[in-house]
Amino acid sequence: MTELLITGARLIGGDAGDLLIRDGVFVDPASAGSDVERIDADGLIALPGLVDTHCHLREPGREDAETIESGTRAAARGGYTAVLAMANVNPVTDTAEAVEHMKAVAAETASAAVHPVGAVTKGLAGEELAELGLMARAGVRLFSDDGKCVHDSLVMRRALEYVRAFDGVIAQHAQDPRLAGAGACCHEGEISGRLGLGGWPAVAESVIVARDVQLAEMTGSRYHVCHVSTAESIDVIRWAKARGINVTAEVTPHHLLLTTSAVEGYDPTFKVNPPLRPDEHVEALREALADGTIECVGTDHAPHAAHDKDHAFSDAAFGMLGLEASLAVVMDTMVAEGRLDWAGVAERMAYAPARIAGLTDQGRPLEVGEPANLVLVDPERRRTVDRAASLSKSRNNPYHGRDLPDPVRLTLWAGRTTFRDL
Ligand SMILES: NC(=O)N[C@@H](CC(=O)O)C(=O)O
Ligand SMILES: [Zn+2]
Ligand SMILES: [Zn+2]
Repeated sequence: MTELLITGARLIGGDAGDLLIRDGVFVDPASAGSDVERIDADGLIALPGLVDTHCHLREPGREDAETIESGTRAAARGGYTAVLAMANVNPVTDTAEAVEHMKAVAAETASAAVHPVGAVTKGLAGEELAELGLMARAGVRLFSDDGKCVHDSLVMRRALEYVRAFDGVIAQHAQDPRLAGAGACCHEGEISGRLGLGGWPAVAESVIVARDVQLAEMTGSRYHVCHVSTAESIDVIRWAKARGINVTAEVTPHHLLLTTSAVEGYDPTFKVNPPLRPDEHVEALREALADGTIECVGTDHAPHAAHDKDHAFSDAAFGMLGLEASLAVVMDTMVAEGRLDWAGVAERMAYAPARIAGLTDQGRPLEVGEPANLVLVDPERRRTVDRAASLSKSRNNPYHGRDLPDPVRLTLWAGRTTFRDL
C-alpha cells in the first residue's frame, strides 16, 4: 500500500497541518504507516485541485494543436484536476457516442478528469437541438455551443427547458452574430479605429446575456455565461441575480489581466473571442469576481497550431492558452491586490466550478474521506514565462516574456501525482 504524507502545508482557514493520502483518498494523518513517502510542504499552501469550467482540448480532430493527453498535462501543470472540455471538436460532441469516445480516450491518456461538454445544437449549427437527453444519460450536465452563440431565441428557450429535467446547465458564448459578425476581431473603440481592425462592440455580448437571463427566468433553468468580458454584462448578471434568476458566470485569466492595448502590435497571439477589453471593463471583471457576481474562473484554454495563428491579425484564429498560467494570473490580479484570499481562490477556482458543472468528486474540501485532489501552491516563487516551456502542444501563449507567479509545486488527482516540482 502506498501512502503519501504531506507535512506542514498551510490549510485554508490558516493553520498548518498534515495530509495523509492512501488509496486516492485523504485519511487520518495519525494512521501513517512506517514506509510512508513524505513531502515537506513547509511554506506551501494546500488548495483543492482546481476545476476548469471551460477549455478546448482539440481531440478529436485537431491533434496537431492539442490532445487530451497534452492538454491535461498542461492542466495538471496549472494545478487543475478536472476540466470541462468544450464540444467544438471534430466531430462535434453532439451525441452520446461522441461523449463516450472522449471519455474513453481520456481514460487512457488524461492527467486530469475530463468531462465532455455536450453541444446544444447539432453540429453547433444553432438550429436543431443535439441529443441533450442521451448525452445527459452519459453523464453530461453542461451544454454549450461555445465558439458559436446560440443566437436563435426559440432554440435557446427549448434548450433551457430541456435541460431542466436533469439539472443541466446551458453555457452561452454570448456574441450577437450581427453586432459582432465576420470581421469583428477587436474591441470596438479608439484602438480598433486607429488600427483599422473590425470592431466587436461590448454591447454584442450584453444584449445576448440580457435576453438569455430572461429566458432562464421564464423556464426556471440554469444558465451560465462563458468568458464574461464587459461591464454591461456584469450589470445584467447582477440584475438577474437580484431577481433570483439561476445564472452563473465565469471570467478568463486573460480578461482579468490583459487589455485592448495588447493588440497594438498586431500580434495574433492576442486575438481572442471575446476580445480583450479596455481598463474599465477589466476593473469591473475583477470587482465582480471578488464580490461573487462572477463565481468562477474558466480558462478558455484555446490552443492553436502555428499555421492557424501566423497570419495577419484579421485572418488568424481566435484563442489563447490559459491552463498553465491561470492560477498565476489570479494571484497577481486578485490575491496580490487583496481582492481574494486563499479561501476565495479555492471557492472561485475549485468549489464553484465543480458545483456549476455538477461534479460531486471534485471541488471538495481537503478532509478525511474525500478524494485526494490537491494542489500545493508556492505563494512566493515567480518566473518569466517562456512559451517554449509549455506542456501544451501549441505556442499561442499571451504571457510569453511576462513575469508571473510560478506557484504550482505538486498536483494530485485522486491521489495520483500528475505534476511535481519539489
Ligand atoms: N476563445 C476563443 O477565442 N476561441 C475558442 C472558441 C471560444 O471560446 O469561443 C476556440 O475554440 O479557439
Ligand atoms: Zn467562446
Ligand atoms: Zn471557449
